[in-house]
Amino acid sequence: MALMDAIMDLQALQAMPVGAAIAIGCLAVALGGLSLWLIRGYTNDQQKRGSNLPPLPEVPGLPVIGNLLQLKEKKPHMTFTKWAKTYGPIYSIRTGSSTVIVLNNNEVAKEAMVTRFSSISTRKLSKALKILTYDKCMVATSDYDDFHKMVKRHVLTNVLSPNAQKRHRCHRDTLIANTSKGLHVHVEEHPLQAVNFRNIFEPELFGLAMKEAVGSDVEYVYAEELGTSLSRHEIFKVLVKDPMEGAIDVDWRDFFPFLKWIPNKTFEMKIKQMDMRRQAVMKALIKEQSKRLSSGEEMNCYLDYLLSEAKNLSEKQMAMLLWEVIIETSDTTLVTTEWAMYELAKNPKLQDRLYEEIRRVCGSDKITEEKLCQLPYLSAVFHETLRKYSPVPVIPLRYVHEDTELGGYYVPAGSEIAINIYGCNMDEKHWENPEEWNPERFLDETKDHMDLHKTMAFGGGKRMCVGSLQAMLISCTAIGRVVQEFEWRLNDGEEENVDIVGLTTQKLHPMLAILKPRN
Ligand code: HEM
Repeated sequence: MALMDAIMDLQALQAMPVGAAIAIGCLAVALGGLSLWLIRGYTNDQQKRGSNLPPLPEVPGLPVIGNLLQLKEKKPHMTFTKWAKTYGPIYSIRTGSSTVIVLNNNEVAKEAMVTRFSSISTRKLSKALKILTYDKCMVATSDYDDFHKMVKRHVLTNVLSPNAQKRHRCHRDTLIANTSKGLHVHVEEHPLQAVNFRNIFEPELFGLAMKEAVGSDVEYVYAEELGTSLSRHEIFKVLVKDPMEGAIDVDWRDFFPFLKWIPNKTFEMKIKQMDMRRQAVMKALIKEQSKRLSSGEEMNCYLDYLLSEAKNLSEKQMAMLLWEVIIETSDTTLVTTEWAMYELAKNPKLQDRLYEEIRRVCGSDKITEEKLCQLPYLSAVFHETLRKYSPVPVIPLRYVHEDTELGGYYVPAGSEIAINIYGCNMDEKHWENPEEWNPERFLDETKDHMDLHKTMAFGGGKRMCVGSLQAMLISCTAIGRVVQEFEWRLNDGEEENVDIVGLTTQKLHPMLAILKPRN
């Protein structure tokens, strides 16, 4: 997801040193011919090796830079979806010297994620992501190898499997109770003022992430390597905000590996600084929390589990795995819940329908996770939000390591694959009026409404999201509880604020809504 967003960041191209720009300018002219020759070569090669398969449709681009300029907006998923209308559900583009094959409907996406997975199971990371993931040292960014299988088992056993989620239930209940309390305090103190839902929900999600990962929601930590203490807010910035921004930073050399001899010090310094600060804070947290654990304090957390069950991991690997839980818990669930509340506040009739369902099932009791299976409309709200806003719009690039085929086309080894989940979820052949937010489309009585495979939002196959259960439990209970307790109406002018920003589809401007407590 990061690299494809990063592709758009032509700021990086603009921020290029003058000497490098001139060098590239000259090279561009010189390589123009070479590039055309290479494209022709690639097409011929494709036809030669996969002689009985047609060549992939190509989106026309410029010599050398290929389609980079056409992707300058930071929303590649939308450009990809637009191109699918002309070039079909599968086509190839060029980002500098790489060929990327873009998949835009469920059939080809599933083929890549399931049927042809064994040929497409490695990751292609940008320079920024290589540094920030400590070279694929995370469940989500590792290749499908023994390390991946081991660390996935760890995170499932202690944090994300249904049993592990039962053990972390008390933290989710606290999150929901505190979110509700925060909204009540706001309404009592400023009844006429719009509430910024994100300001209340985001710190609660981060608190839950910290409890799951290191055992408690730390208020501050002394980071020896930085020579300073950091408040909770600063810890959040170093562990979540900064890396989320860094992940979409682009080094122009990602697109032109043959120019890697040209230095790009500003970029490298920035990302390395980010990594250094994150490692320093993780190290400090691990030290502090390990002391509490060894003094006999009971903490059901991933750190405790890794210290006793994963002794073969280095200190840095352990820090990365703990950090992974923190960053993954803190972002996508917020994105989904905030967009759901935006749509409900915008559509009073649909909000009323949800409220009536909750009232019928829960009566005057507060909604709990046990009730979710009796609330099909709430589930439909969750799935429709995932469909329309696809929090991970493009799956992190995969790499084709042996010749294969997709959608009836020959796909040579060395290609990169971008699975455009947003495109799949906006496919007019699959979804009627896809631009419309309409939970009713998921209310088919004959289908299991807890089924998490309804949209492509969590990916599919062997790399499907392992955090989907946690995301669903938190997001659905939070939406249910805040609708049960308040009537939501969008603040004036808010309807137009639909821009997104970042690696995931985070709302650019936090949602502002006026709340009226229900009886
Ligand atoms: C609405 C919320 C979420 C969405 C939409 C989402 C989406 C995704 C997607 C699309 C993938 C597949 C990537 C691929 O195929 O390469 C993925 C993988 C993953 N997600 Fe999520 N995710 C969400 C929440 C979470 C949470 C809360 C966690 C953990 C706390 C999490 C942990 C992971 C991990 C570890 C993987 C990698 C699985 C693997 O590679 O085997 N996700 N997620």
